[in-house]
Amino acid sequence: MKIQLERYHGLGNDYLVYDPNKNEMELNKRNVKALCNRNMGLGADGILEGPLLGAKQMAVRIWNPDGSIAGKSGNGVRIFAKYLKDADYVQKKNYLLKTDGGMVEITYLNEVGSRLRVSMGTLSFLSNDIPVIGEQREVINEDMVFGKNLYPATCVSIGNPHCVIPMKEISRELVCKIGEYSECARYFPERINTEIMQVTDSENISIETYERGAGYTMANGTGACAAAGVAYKLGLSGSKVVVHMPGGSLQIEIDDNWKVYMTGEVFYVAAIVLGSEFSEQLRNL
Ligand SMILES: N[C@@H](CCC[C@H](N)C(=O)O)C(=O)O
Repeated sequence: MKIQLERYHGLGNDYLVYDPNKNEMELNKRNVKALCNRNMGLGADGILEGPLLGAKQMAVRIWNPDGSIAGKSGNGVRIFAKYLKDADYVQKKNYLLKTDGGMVEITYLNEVGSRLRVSMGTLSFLSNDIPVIGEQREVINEDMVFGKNLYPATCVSIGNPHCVIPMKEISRELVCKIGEYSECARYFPERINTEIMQVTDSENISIETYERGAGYTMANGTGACAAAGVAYKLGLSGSKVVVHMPGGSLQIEIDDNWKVYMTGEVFYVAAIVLGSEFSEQLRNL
């Protein structure tokens, strides 16, 4: 039986959708890594497996390209919601979608489902929720050493873990230099996503991101929520900001209870049918 995946991207953060209802191969750490390999596979920042049916709500499993499972992905859930519409799984304009990092609420803002608003869940700065080692506390502006340098880090969970570092200037080179050490630093038992953040004014911030299990990416939806939350918590911005990333921007709003709403676009790229030899290789992994 042929294996077919759909390629989408959200602001250059590219995902493959693998629908288990239409394909018989079971995904595992090894075949996910092989599919996401940019030289020897299709290449992607992750795989969205679903819809996983049966439960009350539809569910999606989010794979990182290193074969680990991520709790949540902001670009991932927008992309997956677009797929659910494209493949006629949903007709409603508004519904709940389950991720391993908690429930999100999807709202389509246009007919084709390419512009979406998502209620992403609630931000927590508590060390046990993120997690960060040490006594229970909010992890705000703590000195952390990544490589040989000290950084003021604020950490937060939105269903997946983030470490946000405010800076005067940000760049791809800098986030890669930090991310190489921060991702697996001893502070973070479940590893971490790293964002360096530049605040332009109370309504605009920019981030560069180094993702857990993926490395440098052009945009990160949960990273945008995390950075907006940190900027607001530290009094550097208001509760409603545009988060600018190399791949494009997202609008983020935070309510009085730290619930986060994300609005942005996604784009359908292609349906891909795998060659028989590559399919065979994957089945044997
Ligand atoms: N691209 C994402 C985040 C994906 C998950 C992340 N790598 C993790 O392991 O937590 C996004 O758009 O949020």
